[in-house]
Amino acid sequence: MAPPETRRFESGRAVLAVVRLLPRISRPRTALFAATTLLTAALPLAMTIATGLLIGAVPAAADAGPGSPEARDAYLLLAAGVAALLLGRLAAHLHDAVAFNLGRDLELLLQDRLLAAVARPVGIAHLEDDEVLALLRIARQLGADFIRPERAIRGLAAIAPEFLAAAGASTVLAFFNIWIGLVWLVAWPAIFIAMQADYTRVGKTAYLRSTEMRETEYLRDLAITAEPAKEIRVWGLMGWLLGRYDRQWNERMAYSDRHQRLRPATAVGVIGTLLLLTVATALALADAGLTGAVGFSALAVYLVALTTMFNFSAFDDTAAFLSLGSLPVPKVLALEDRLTEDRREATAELPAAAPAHAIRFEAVDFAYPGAERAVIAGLDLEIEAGTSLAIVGHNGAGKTSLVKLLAGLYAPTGGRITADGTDLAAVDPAAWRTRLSALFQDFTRYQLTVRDNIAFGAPHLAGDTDLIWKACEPMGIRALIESLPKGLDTVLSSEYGGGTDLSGGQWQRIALARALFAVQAGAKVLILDEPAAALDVRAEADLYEQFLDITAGLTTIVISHRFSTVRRADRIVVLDGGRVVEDGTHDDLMALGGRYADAFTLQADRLARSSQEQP
Ligand SMILES: Nc1ncnc2c1ncn2[C@@H]1O[C@H](COP(=O)(O)OP(=O)(O)OP(=O)(O)O)[C@@H](O)[C@H]1O
Repeated sequence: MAPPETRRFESGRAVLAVVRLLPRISRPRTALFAATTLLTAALPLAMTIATGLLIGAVPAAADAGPGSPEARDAYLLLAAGVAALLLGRLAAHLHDAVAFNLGRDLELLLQDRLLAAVARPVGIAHLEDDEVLALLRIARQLGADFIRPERAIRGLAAIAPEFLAAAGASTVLAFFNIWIGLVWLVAWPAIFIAMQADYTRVGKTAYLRSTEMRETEYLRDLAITAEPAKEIRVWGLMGWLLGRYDRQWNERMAYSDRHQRLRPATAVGVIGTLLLLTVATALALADAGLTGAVGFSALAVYLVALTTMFNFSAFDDTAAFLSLGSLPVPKVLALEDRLTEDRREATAELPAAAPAHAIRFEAVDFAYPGAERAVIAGLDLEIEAGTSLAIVGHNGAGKTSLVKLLAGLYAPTGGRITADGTDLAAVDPAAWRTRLSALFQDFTRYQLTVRDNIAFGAPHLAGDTDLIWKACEPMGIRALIESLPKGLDTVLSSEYGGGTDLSGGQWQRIALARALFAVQAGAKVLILDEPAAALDVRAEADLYEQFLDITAGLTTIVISHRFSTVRRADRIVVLDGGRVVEDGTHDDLMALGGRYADAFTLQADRLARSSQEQP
C-alpha cells in the first residue's frame, strides 16, 4: 500500500477545525481560553524582560545605595518580575484547567454529532458503505489512544502561548538586530509547520489503513465473542483465525515501521537550522557585549529572550498530539456532511388512517448500492389494506428486499411505493414507521432485559407492563418469562451475571411478541419475514392460529417457505427475479398448476411421507 499523502497545510486545517468548534462548546470558556493563552504567553515574557532589566539595574542601585532613585527602580523591577511570575503561574493553571474541560467537551460534542449523523439517513445503505465504515471506524476511536481531540486542545493550550512567547522573544531580539529578530520570527513557524506536516503524515498512516484494520478487528472479535464461538470450535477455526490475525497484524506493523516515523530529513533540517541560528545569535550577542555595542542590561534581556525561544515545543509529544489529535476532527465533520447529503425533507403528509385502502408498488426497481444487478425489477403489486398477503419464492428471489423497501430501509432506484396514493418517498419516514411493525428474518437478540426486548416494538409504552404481558400471552411465553430469575427484568444474555440465554424458538417468540407489542401500540401494517423458521411444526400451527385472530383487520405481509403458513393468507404472490410471476389465493394458484402448485405439492408429499415414517 502506498504511503499516505498529505494535503498542503492539512495539519493547519485540522487545528483550525478544532478551533472553530470551540465556541460551539462554550463561548465564555473559549474567550477565557483565548485570554489565558495571551496571558500565559505575555506574563513570562514580561518577567523575562523585568529580570533582564533588573540584572542591568543592580550594579547602579548597589553603587547609589538604599533609598536612591536607582535602588527604587531596581525594587520596582523586582516587584514587576515577581508579580509577572505569580500571575503567570496563576494564568497557566487556569489555562490548563480550561483546556482540559474544553478538550473533554470537544470529544463529547464530536461523539454526539457522530451519533446524530449516523442516525440521520432514512435508510441503512450508509452502514454498508465501505468508505463510511472506514470513516466510522476512525470516528469510533475518538477518545482512544493518541487519537484524542482532547489532546489536540491540550496541545494547543501548551503551544499557543509558547508560540506567542517565541514571537515576543523574536521581537525583543529584533531590537538588537532586525535581521536576527526577523529570521527567528520566520524560522519558528516554518519549523513548526514542517514538523506538523510530518506528524500528520505519520498519523495518516494509521487512518489510511482503516479498512484493513476493520478486517483485522473482525478476526479478533470472531475469536473472542460468544456468538461465533460454537462454530469456531466445531470447525477448529481458531488456529486459522489466529494465524490470519497475526499475519495481518505483522503486515501492519511492517508498514508502520516503514511509514509511521518522522522523516530523517525533516529532523536533521529542523535541528540543523536551530543550531545554526542559535550559534549565530549567541556569537553576535557575545561580540556586541565584548565590544560594548550593547549594554550589560540589554545584553541580559537579549540572552533571556534567546533562551525563551527554546520553550517552544515544535517537536515533542505535545506538538505531535496537536496534529494527531486534530486529524480525526475534519474526518468526523466530513462524515457528518456526507450523511447529511442523504437527508430529504418530507413534502407530503400521510393521511391519519393510512393505509386504509391500499399499499401500491408501482413499477418499482431496486439495486443495492454499488451492485449492478437489480433485485427488484419493474415490480407492480397492490396490497389491499386489512388483508393478509403471503410472499413466496426461491432463495434470493427478492422477498426480503421488497419488505425492506416498504419499511423505507432502502429507497427504490425506480418507480414508487404509495400508501393510499401518497408517495412514501415524500413523507416523514418516522411517521410511516410508526404505522409499521416488522419482524425480520435476522431479528436482533438484544442483550437487554425481556422487558426491553419486547417494549422496543413501541418504546414510548415501555412502562406499560400489562401491555407487555398482553403481547407475551399469544406467543406462549408468559410461563417461560415468569420462570426466569427476575421475570421481565431478566437480562437475555448469559454474558451478564443473573442473565440467561434462550433457545432459538424462544427467541423467535420474544421477537414475535415485540412485533405484536407494536401492533398493540397502533401499527397498521405487520411484516413478518420467516416468522416461524425456528419453531417446530405444531408450535408454528398453534402460533399462526393465534396470530390470525390478533391480526384480523391489519394489513399483514408474511414471507415464508412453509406452505402451511402461506396457504392461510388471503392472497399469495410468487416472486422470481424481483417480479411477481404468480398471484392469487391458494386455490387459484393450485388450479393454475404453476410454481406455487409444484412447490406446495412437493412440500405436502414430503410432510406426508415423514409423518407416515414416524412411529
Ligand atoms: N445488503 C445487501 N447488499 C447487496 N446485495 C444484497 C443485500 N441483501 C440481499 N442482497 C442480494 O439481493 C438478492 C435478494 O435477496 P433477498 O434477501 O431479498 O432474497 P429473499 O427472496 O428474501 O431470499 P431468502 O428466501 O433466501 O431469504 C440476493 O441475490 C442477495 O444476494
